[in-house]
Amino acid sequence: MPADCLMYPASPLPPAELVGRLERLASALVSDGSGRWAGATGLGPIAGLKPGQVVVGPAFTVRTRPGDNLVVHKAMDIARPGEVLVVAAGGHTDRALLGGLMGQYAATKGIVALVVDGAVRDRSDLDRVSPPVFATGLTHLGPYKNGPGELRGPVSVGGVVIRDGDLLVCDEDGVAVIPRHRAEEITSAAEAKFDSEAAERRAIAEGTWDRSWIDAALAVREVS
Ligand SMILES: O=C([O-])CC(=O)C(=O)O
Ligand SMILES: [Mg+2]
Repeated sequence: MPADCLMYPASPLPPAELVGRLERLASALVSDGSGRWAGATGLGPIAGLKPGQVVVGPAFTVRTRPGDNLVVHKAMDIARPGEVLVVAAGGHTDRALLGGLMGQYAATKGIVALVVDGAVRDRSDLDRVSPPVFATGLTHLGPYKNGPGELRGPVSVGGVVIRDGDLLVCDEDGVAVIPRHRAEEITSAAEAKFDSEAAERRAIAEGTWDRSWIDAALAVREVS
């Protein structure tokens, strides 16, 4: 008997202009712009990310049984160009959920990144042919393909809830998540942080960076 797979409606795609603004930023700025707790922790770039590259796109959420990638295959078949495939698998790293073949296929579908709360394999192939991959680990052990799973429902990845259509900002520091309904507000705050950091960099170079707040916040007591 076929395995169960619930599928919720696809979310509207974000305006290209918003995606472009976020691509000029970084996951750390987005994190700061949303109160420093927007990140999916424990996921790092594993393959395919170029130095300095920032990948942005709306989440296509996938929930799968740990160690099984049947619904991940289904998601790749129906993903829309520009989406980031987000695979929630409970952070288990005992079996890889995708590898080089699936990475190559994802690239042909226009998927811009693969975010896996679990392990992947075929790292060198992924590096060559896949959109950037963010995951919690690597293992040579391959997945089962039995299901079940869920598509476009809410998922928990690295300690945060990600809903289908939320915006992900993925770079060398990891994966930041912007809830869809707060996209404009958080993007503007991240842009403001970009500008204030530029001013701070100038001050550092000129030797005028304000350090007074440290002694105001700290009582140093010398001991011998
Ligand atoms: O066998 C699988 O499903 C995963 C894999 O290694 C690949 O995509 O190359
Ligand atoms: Mg493989």
